Amino acid sequence: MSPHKTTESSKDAAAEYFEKNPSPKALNSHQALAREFIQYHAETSPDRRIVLVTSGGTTVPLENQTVRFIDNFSAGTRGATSAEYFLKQGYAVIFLHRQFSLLPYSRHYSHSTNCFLDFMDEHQDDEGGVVVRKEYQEKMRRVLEEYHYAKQNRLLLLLPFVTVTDYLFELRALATLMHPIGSRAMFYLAAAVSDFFIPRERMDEHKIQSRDNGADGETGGQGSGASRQLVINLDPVPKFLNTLVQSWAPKGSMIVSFKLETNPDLLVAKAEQALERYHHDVVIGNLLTTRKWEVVFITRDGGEHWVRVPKTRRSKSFSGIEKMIGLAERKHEQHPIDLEGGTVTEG
Ligand SMILES: CC(C)(COP(=O)(O)O)[C@@H](O)C(=O)NCCC(=O)N[C@@H](CSSC[C@H](N)C(=O)O)C(=O)O
Repeated sequence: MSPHKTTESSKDAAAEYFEKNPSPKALNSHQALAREFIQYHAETSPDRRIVLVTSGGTTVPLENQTVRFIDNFSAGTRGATSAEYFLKQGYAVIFLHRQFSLLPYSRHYSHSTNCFLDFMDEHQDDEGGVVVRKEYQEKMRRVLEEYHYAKQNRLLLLLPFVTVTDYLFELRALATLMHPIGSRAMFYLAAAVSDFFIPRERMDEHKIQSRDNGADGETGGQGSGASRQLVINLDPVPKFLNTLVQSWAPKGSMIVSFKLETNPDLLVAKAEQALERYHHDVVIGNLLTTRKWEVVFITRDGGEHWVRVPKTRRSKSFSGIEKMIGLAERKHEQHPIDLEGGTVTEG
């Protein structure tokens, strides 16, 4: 199919998707926050680059009054860690993230892996204060300092999504709001976006019953009460990346998407296919099992550059791959193609 035809058909599919699905309740307030955020930086630091980082997995509800949903894998580590790196590099960050997924800074002390309560003691003086244990104070101070700096300078805007429909409406709205930024805008699409969904007209209103007990209100009669199979019929989500590149995103903006695979034999080819299909700037390919210590950059000049964390640094605590991605990104941006193959050494 010729690119032109693909573009038209994916534009039509995207337009139809937005017509048939309701926009998220929070969209207007998010647009107001983003407009104000972009305006603030345009007035106070007109040269500052603004990056939209997407992070976390989107859901596909099975019922309109959602009890069950299909989720896409993502803890939000990639997006949250990369956002911290962008902030360190002087970007302003709009962080479009799955509700309750990891966030920049607080990810270091998330409720599940590194509960902050484990680093504190009640103070032994009569004030009954609480203190951070000595061995954790230095790191926590550094994180707190960066967090406060980002907040005080209004460099980080946190906007949550839940469903794939929320995500697509938000992405379109934010990309459009970023138009005045032009080539200072960047898109870093680390969110794990659903490829399939249930169209609204085919979605059950109420919780799907697990037994055929006639309780669906339609038949009224007594069902057999036997447990039943659930057959789900999903449609493909419109390929929005094309529409983002062709119309939503500001001309000259840098667009980086991630390609997630589990089969190493498919990764590079699928990432190359995405770049050929969508004509954006870079696809960063990663495998589910090795995503924390290796990624591959697929660039428009046909380059395939692996960025790997040295084996000695692959401990659980090392979160440097995103810093190395940022370094490689910067190198590629400033001097396209000079991403020498092999490991990018950490700066
Ligand atoms: C999700 C992870 C693996 C990070 O994991 P955590 O650190 O645990 O958060 C991220 O690195 C990633 O690959 N993100 C992208 C995953 C993804 O869904 N990519 C899509 C492309 S972007 S969605 C684009 C849409 N399908 C279209 O074609 O328009 C794909 O692989 O197909």
